[in-house]
Amino acid sequence: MAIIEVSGLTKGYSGRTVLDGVSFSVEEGEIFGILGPNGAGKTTAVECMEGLRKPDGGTIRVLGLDPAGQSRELHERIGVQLQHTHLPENIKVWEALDLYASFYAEPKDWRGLLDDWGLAELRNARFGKLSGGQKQRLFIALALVGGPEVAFLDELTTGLDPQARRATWELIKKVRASGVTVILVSHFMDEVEELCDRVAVVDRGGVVALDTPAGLIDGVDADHQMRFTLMDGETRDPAALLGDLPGVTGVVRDGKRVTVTGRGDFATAVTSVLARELIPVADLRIDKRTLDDAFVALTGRSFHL
Ligand SMILES: Nc1ncnc2c1ncn2[C@@H]1O[C@H](COP(=O)(O)OP(=O)(O)OP(=O)(O)O)[C@@H](O)[C@H]1O
Repeated sequence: MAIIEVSGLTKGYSGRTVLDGVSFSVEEGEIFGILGPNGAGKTTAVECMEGLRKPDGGTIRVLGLDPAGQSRELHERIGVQLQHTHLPENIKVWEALDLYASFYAEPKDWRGLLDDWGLAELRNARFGKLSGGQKQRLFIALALVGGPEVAFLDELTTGLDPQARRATWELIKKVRASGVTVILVSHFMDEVEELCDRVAVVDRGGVVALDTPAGLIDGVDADHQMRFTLMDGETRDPAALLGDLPGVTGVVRDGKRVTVTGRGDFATAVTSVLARELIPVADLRIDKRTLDDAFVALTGRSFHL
């Protein structure tokens, strides 16, 4: 069942169009990723869904509610991740949770959230003294204190070290496992690949692709590469042996190193010929396509701007 429906969303600032007909729907219980280059309008789209910005055109329904006209009802049912700047440095962890609980008519008991998110020992710690990972745990707990059905998490792991990022990923999975639908805005391909059930790629004002991470990667129309090293004294020509196999588009030998490019299941054909011809090879590697490749193929530019 669609829990969020966005149709023909348009939004601009000072006459400059940022979103120009964005449409997608989010199913209940999924982690839905929104991916796009800097300035693509991801935050604008999310803030329209949260009722924090008013769209210029199009329709949005979140849990059946119109965020622009029914924001009060909506805020009781969604969780929005705070940005760092929104908490005073000297507020204590428990005080922040108590304060945010007071914004809801029927909040969760925040004492339980302290345990759930590993914050029990930090309950009296001041926000400014928390590590990056601890702050993120608190932000997730704050987003959940109202017992939301949908949680919006925007750039949650930016600025965290790799270990804290991975720990945060586990928390996001835990949020979904608790039955909350998650909208995740992220800059990180590995994060989106690991966490998201489906991803909308936003670029130049619109959704340029919407699929599972694997579906986006499979959709990339590009060659794979397979590399291996021949044994000393191997004189047979790999191009002659492998060049005509189904799917193979190129074979290049550079000394003992061989690179075979191809599409589809060409690697199976190559490895069977190497086995049949009794050609031992070392360091056999097939380059995996990534979401990065898909992003470049879809938007025409690299994600790491
Ligand atoms: N309140 C505002 N007034 C004017 N322009 C704005 C405003 N908010 C955002 N913009 C502009 O709209 C464009 C989209 O911004 P938005 O923050 O939605 O993009 P984003 O995809 O979330 O970007 P990032 O990945 O950098 O966070 C940007 O060019 C930004 O400068």
